[in-house]
Amino acid sequence: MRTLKDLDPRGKRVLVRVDYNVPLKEGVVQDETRILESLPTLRHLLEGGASLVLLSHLGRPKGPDPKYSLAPVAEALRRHLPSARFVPHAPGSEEAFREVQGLTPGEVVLLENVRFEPGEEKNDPDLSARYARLGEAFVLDAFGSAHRAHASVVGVARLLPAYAGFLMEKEVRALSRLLENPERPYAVVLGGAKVSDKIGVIESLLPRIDRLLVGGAMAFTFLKALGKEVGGSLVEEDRLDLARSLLRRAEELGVEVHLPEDVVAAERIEAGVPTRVFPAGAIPSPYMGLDIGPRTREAFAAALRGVRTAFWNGPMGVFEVPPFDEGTLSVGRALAALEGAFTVVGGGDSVAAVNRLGLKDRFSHVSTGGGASLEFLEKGTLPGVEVLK
Ligand SMILES: Nc1ncnc2c1ncn2[C@@H]1O[C@H](COP(=O)(O)OP(=O)(O)OP(=O)(O)O)[C@@H](O)[C@H]1O
Ligand SMILES: O=C(O)[C@H](O)COP(=O)(O)O
Repeated sequence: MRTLKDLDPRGKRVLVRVDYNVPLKEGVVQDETRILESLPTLRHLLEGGASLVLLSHLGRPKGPDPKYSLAPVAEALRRHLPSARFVPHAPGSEEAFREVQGLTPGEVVLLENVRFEPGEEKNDPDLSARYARLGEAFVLDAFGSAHRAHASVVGVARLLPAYAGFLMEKEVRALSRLLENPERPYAVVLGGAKVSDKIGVIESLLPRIDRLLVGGAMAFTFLKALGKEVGGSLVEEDRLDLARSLLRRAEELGVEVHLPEDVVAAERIEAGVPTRVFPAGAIPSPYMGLDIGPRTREAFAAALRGVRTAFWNGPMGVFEVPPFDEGTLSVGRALAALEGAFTVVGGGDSVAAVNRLGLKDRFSHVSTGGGASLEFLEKGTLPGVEVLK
C-alpha cells in the first residue's frame, strides 16, 4: 500500500475517509475508540501543513435522516482536536464544495454522513468525482469500512493520489500476522449470533490453527448438528449440514474444536430473569442457552493456556443483557492473561468486553473493524487495501 510516508501534505487540502461509525445514545458518543484511533493520522497531516476534509458514514440510514447526523461525533472530535468544525452539508453537494474552498493549513472540516448521498453505497462514479473535488490527495484511514467498495472508500481513491493512514497500516500489519507464519499453538475464539456470518473466516483459518473455541448462539448450530438437545436456543436450521462439514474438516486437519459443555439458560432474554445451568447437550425447552456456563469458561481458559497466537471475534452470550455477559468477560480475562502471546480481538461486543474489563493494553491488537477484520482474515485483503496498491 502507498502510505503517509509517500505523501508530502504541506499546503495541500487532504480528504480523509475515517470510520466514525460510533455507538450513540441520546446524541452522545458512547465509545470514542474509533475517533481516538484516527488522531495520529490527522495530527501528522496537520503538523505537516495540510488542511483536512473528513468523510465518514454513521449507521445505515436510507438517505438523509437527522437521526444519523455526524454532528454529535464532531462534538466528540472537537474535544481532542479543537480546530475541527462540523459542516452540515452532504459531502457531494455544491455547498460542501464551496465551504472547503477557502480552507487554510491547520483547519479541519467534518462533512455530513456520506450515506446521505444516494450514490455512496453504489460506488457511483459521478459522486466519487464530486468527492474528489474536495481534496488534492486522499487518505483512507477507515479500516472498519475498508471491506465496503463504496464511493468514499474506493471510488474516490481511484481519482486522487491515495494513501493508507496510520490506522489502516496498523490494522493490516496486525491482521496479516494472523495469516502469515503465526506462532503455534494458535487458537481462534468465535462467538456471536450466526455461523453463516463466520463461514468464510472459519474456512480460511482452519488450516492455520490448532484450536477452535466456539461460543455464543452459533455454538448451538454446531451442537444441534451433533444431535444434541438445545431446547429453545437460537439455531440456524439451514446451516446444520454446513456445521457438520466444518467439524469434519476440522477433524481432518487435526484442529481441536471446543464447544460449550454447559450453558446458562433462561426462558426469556431479559436482565435479571431467573437462570439455570444445563449441560449444553440437554437444554429442555423452552429454555434457551444465553451464555457459556461455568465449566465451559474453565475449559475455554484451559484451552487457551500456552497458546502463542490468538484471535477472538464475537461474544460468548447475550453480552448486552447481564448476567449473560459473564462468559464473554471470562474469555476476555483468559486471553488477557496470556503472557508473550500475539493476541488480537475484533468485533463490537468482544472489543466492548475488553474495554469494560480495562484490559485493552493486555492485547497485542484491538481491531477497530468488525466485518472488515473478518473479511480480511477470510480473503487476505480488502477492497480498500487493493485500491491503495
Ligand atoms: N446464546 C445466544 N443467544 C442469542 N443471541 C446471542 C447468543 N450469544 C450471542 N448472541 C448475540 O449475538 C450478537 C452478536 O453477534 P454478532 O455475530 O453480530 O457478533 P460480532 O461478530 O461481535 O459483531 P459485532 O461487531 O456486531 O459485535 C449479540 O447481539 C448477542 O446478543
Ligand atoms: O461498524 C462497522 O463495522 C463499519 O463501520 C461498517 O459499517 P457497515 O456494516 O454499516 O458498512
